[in-house]
Amino acid sequence: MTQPLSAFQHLPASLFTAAAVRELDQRALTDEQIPAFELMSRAGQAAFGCLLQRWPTAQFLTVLAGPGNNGGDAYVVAALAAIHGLDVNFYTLGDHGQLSEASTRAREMALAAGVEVKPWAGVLERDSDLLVDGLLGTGLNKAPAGELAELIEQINSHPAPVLALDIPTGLHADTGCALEPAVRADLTVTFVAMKQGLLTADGPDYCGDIAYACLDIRPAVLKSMAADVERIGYQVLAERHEGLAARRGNVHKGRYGHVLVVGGDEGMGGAAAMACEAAARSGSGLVSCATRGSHAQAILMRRPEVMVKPVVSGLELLPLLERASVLAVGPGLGQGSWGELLLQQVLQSDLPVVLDADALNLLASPGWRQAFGERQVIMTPHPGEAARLLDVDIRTVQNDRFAAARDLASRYSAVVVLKGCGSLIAHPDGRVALCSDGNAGMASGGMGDVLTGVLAALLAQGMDAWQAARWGVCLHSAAADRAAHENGLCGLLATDLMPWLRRLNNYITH
Ligand SMILES: NC(=O)C1=CN([C@@H]2O[C@H](COP(=O)(O)OP(=O)(O)OC[C@H]3O[C@@H](n4cnc5c(N)ncnc54)[C@H](O)[C@@H]3O)[C@@H](O)[C@H]2O)[C@@H](O)CC1
Ligand SMILES: Nc1ncnc2c1ncn2[C@@H]1O[C@H](COP(=O)(O)OP(=O)(O)O)[C@@H](O)[C@H]1O
Ligand SMILES: [K+]
Repeated sequence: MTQPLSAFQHLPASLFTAAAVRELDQRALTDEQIPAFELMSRAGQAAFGCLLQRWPTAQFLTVLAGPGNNGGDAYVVAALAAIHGLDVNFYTLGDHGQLSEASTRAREMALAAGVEVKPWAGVLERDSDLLVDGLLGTGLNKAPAGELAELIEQINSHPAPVLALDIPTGLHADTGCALEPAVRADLTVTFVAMKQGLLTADGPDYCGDIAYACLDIRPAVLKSMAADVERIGYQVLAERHEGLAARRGNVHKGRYGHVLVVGGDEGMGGAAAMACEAAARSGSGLVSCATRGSHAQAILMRRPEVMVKPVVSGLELLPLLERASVLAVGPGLGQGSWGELLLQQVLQSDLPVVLDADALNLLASPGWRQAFGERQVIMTPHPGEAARLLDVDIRTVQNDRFAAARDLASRYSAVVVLKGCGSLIAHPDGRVALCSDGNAGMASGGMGDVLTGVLAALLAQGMDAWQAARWGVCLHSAAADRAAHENGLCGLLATDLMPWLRRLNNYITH
């Protein structure tokens, strides 16, 4: 079963690019007077400690070392393993005649421990208990090719588990893109600081479990650099009470806002229905739905609390807009003239709004583009919608999700949630948060409609767009993790999240 991302909740909140981690290494060297070889030794020790803990019975190791400092870490691991009495096959790839000073010392350490260092000759023996990937780390600058690619293919088809040092070879530390072929690890021990690419896009699939080793660098040094990205999750935000404030006794429904869901063209009524139910379950005082008349009865049957208004034109929306406090526009809206007319009215209002699905597809069309200025706006594109909004292909979005999210937030002057594995939340001022909760069971129809309803309800209860997006994305992902916990990822339905949304929004975690 794919690892639910919430398994990463113990990891630090600060995420960095590879360049920032190099700068931190440098500060450890200059401010802390930790020599490069000392840092490398600590990296090797941390990794070997994790190895013993995770695979205590492993006896035959194959350790693979590239020509950079990642290879240096591998020499240290091999030396410690040999000293510990394990059998080590050690293979080098690339030119080890030009090693850095630290890696040269690590190599000497391995040789002194009796490790036999051999260039890889094209075959990986099948009898190893464990493979250690020290081929490339944060220095990866192109997709692996030639004998490196061949070795990676052999690692991935080998029956033994894989421990990756710092980052699996081939995974890009900044973007989380696997530059294929890339090593698929079972455990990645990452050093000094968390790289932002470990937790989004391909990152979680290629890293397996992640252990973080700060290498005893003082927290003051680590804090001396602003994080590029903040990792968030339900537990972190709940501990900081970033969710809803407790309700007072003497209140009435008007205090908690009125969400108007606009969507549900012919054949897509369920999308609007799910957004409505999610808004109601996330605490909106009132929920209305402007939709096609053909869906009214079905939505009422499912949720009689929702005020369903059949609309055939944008003008019929006007009185509804007057009564609403927040809009959720897009689920099942379609891209026909009905959806266009409704969206035009919505864009003329200045109510806080969540824009999703076909509202985003329409906004991407020529003549519709606009920046929202002061209005509280959350846009929730999946990578396909983001690609249309940016007028690029989906691969370009996924090749650098951080850049795409930042670009959209700045272009539209809106808070943007770029959905998918490791959802990103971008503020127009450049801040980005990454939600490390969520799971692959969420790749099923309707999940985004539920998120739209959640976010609208949080806006209706007084959060601003940035607060609502942070809490809402974590709430939605954690609800999916809870819902998937008992019966697994496959077959998870969007409506399965409803009871969990309510519980977790009320801080009931059991
Ligand atoms: N003080 C430090 O800098 C520390 C660094 N550490 C380790 O050092 C690593 C970074 O070391 P480096 O900067 O030497 O980088 P790497 O060890 O990742 O290797 C970079 C080398 O590989 C080559 N290369 C990159 N992509 C390639 C490709 N696709 N095919 C073939 N060759 C390729 C580069 O040209 C360069 O020569 C970290 O990931 C971490 O494992 C740790 O020892 C902790 C301390
Ligand atoms: N592999 C995944 N890991 C984590 N979250 C995911 C994954 N796939 C989808 N999700 C989440 O599920 C939701 C899907 O939204 P969307 O694609 O708009 O679905 P729909 O259009 O069917 O409603 C988003 O919140 C997204 O982040
Ligand atoms: K590696």
